[in-house]
Amino acid sequence: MKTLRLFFNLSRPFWASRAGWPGWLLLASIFAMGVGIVQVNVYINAWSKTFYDTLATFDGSALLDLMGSYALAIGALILVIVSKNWLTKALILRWRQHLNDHMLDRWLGERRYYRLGLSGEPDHPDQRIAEDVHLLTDKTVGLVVSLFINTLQIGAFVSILWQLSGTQTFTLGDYSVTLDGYLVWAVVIYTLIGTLFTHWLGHPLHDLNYERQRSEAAFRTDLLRKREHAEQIALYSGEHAERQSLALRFAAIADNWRGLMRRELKLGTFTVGYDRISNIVPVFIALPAFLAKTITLGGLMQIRTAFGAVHGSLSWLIYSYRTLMEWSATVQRLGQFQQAMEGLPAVELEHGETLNTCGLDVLRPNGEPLLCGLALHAQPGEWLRLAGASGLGKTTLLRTLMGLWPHHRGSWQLPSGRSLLLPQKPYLAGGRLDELLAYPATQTPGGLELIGALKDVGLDHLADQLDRDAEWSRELSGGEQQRLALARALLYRPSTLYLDEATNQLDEQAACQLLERLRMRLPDCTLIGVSHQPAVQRLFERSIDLQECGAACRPVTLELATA
Ligand SMILES: Nc1ncnc2c1ncn2[C@@H]1O[C@H](COP(=O)(O)OP(=O)(O)OP(=O)(O)O)[C@@H](O)[C@H]1O
Repeated sequence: MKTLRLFFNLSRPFWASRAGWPGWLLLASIFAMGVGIVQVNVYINAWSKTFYDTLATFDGSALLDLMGSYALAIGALILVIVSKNWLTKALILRWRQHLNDHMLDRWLGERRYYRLGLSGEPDHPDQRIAEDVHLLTDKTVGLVVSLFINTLQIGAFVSILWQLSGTQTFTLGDYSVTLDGYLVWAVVIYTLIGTLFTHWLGHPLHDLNYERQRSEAAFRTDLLRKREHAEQIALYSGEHAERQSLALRFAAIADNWRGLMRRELKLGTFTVGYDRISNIVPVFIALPAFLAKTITLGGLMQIRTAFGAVHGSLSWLIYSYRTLMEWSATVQRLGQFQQAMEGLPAVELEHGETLNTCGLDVLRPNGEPLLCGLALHAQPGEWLRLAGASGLGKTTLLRTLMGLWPHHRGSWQLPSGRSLLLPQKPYLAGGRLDELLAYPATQTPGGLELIGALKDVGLDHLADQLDRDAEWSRELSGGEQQRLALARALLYRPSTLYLDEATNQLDEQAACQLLERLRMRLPDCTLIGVSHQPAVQRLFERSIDLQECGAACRPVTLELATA
């Protein structure tokens, strides 16, 4: 029930929207192909009776005609199956595209990608978006289409099987029972027993599949992290420690795989045997009627195919069990992700003339207070420095003002317009230098503006490399990266700029020159900064020591223990 509820929540955005109409159309066409497949199967079933009866009469020319009509039927079957598969793939792509967009909009909207990470849940959003969205759409469409065709097939072949069964009387000692459609009852009971056994043997597959997706994602993320921090690892010569952590991650995958193997062995032993026996069971059941000469060889063969068709369709659950377990694990992972995103409260930042905080408390994630009753005020264009001991909460306060840190009480107001925070280590994705400079704007400014910004921050030597695609975070020194981040601020022109030790890799003289240039280029920008560089500190018009103003909830002193 819970899985179905999660599934409906995940499906609604596509199937209940205007974008879903082409999807419904595709689904209807796939169902129409399904009807075609069942009709050809019914035809082949009737054909098999005629064929085997003609075989018994050794009528060569009639057999040749029958083979011709069989070839036509198979040709039609190929056509409808291929069209159904093509339409199915088109539907999967359409739904996946929509769900992918929906998930990305949600995840990137209101900075959920960051805020979700703060609460530590749910794990591996990358895997949920990249893989689970694909699995969900692919498996759902596959299961729904096969369920539809199998249901049709049951409807078509049950009536054939019922007619073929006729009325039979069974005697057991003194008792005798007369049954209509005994073959139908036999196939229902036979399949029901098979289904119950399958569920009993296979239900642990749900948890194993959930864990498989999680452990595979953990291994992949760990590998990616090594690549991202390759230089730091190389500097530490940390290969052995890294190898060990990867070995542990892979051991979890192998453990889970062994669990899956054991479970699938049990399930497979049953389903493979059950599948094989099912081919011959209808012949055994109808044998007394054949021996009593109440049915012909053709009739026996027709019973076998009709019984096989009804049994095959009724066994949909048995043969789809593994897929269903993978599907339910996928629904659970994606559904949890969607719920977690929807559960985050909306971020509404208040904007006004000036920057003000009123009785603002900043808390740790566990609710413990970090800064209490903070009352800050900054005029438009004012430069305000936040001071205080390391670990006091300066960075966390900046995150709070930006609307990133959810653990706070009280209110604040920001100057209207855009805000930008430059941390110590700028984010430089790989790509063209001009796009990197324009970040976070998506429109790249003209070449002259970009070159002007590069000159302002002393990166003139990069002016002829604007269109070069490279791993800039590896090529540029720490100081150059900080210069590039300041160039970004010049181009982005925020009305509030937060600098969190954003020049600490530059010498003080260069840092001061750059900040002076920033003040000249962005005279109306309110700047809230944290810096441990004395020369830089002097550039600020006002400093607030968070400890001295009584905002620190508890004094922070980090002392080295005496030897
Ligand atoms: N994501 C987080 N989860 C839990 N605790 C956190 C998180 N981020 C920061 N903290 C804690 O909040 C406290 C304040 O950290 P913060 O980085 O704001 O200090 P700071 O004053 O900027 O220090 P520094 O001057 O050394 O950069 C620290 O004890 C830190 O461990």
